[in-house]
Amino acid sequence: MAQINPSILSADFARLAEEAKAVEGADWLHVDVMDNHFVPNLTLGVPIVEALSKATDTPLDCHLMIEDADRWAPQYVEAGAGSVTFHVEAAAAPVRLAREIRAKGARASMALKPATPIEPYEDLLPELDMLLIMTVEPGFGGQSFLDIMLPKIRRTRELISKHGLELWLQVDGGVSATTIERCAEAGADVFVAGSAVYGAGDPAAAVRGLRAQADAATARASWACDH
Ligand SMILES: O=C(CO)[C@@H](O)[C@H](O)COP(=O)(O)O
Ligand SMILES: [Fe+2]
Repeated sequence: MAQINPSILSADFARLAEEAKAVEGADWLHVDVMDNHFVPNLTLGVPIVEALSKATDTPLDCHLMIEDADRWAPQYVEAGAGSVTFHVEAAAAPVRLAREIRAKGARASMALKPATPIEPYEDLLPELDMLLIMTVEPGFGGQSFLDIMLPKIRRTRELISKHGLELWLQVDGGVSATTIERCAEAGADVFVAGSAVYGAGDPAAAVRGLRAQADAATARASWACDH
């Protein structure tokens, strides 16, 4: 079944605990950490992740858009994240970092910006629990989906199948009712949605609607047949 991860970036930051509870029923809560260096925006850090992990039963999917990921990512596991995504562009030693995240008890995930190809990282895939393909330039919510990323999603799904991996394939950026089916058909199975969830009148219903669309599209997709 498709997983839907609402992005708290599109929520009201003055009411984070309530906004987290508004999407209980979602698979994970996506938490965008930005440092104003790796991306031109600043959001939140370890203390807020720690507070959020106590405020909701939904596991936290922390997306770190920060420099020096090797140094900081392990602290997000300690703060209570169930999954920690670092950007390969910001990690000096991605294999060592993925192993450290797993050893500390979280799922290890690696993200690729739109201009970063998947092919150089094929041999790293067994070290990961999830790969995140950015479908916007990281930094802000509410941007338009880059459909030029669909071939990369397809190629990554082929690599996952070729190696027989259990790796989850996440997409993040501009995922909505109009784009989620294309992502699912291309091979994504974890979908981050910020504005499409928190911009809806009923965020929990938006999660259910997106999941139903993704499941229907996956059922039509050829990649899912050999699953
Ligand atoms: O990581 C990011 C942006 O850098 C995302 O997680 C956004 O928060 C997604 O927001 P929408 O594009 O779905 O509004
Ligand atoms: Fe994100």
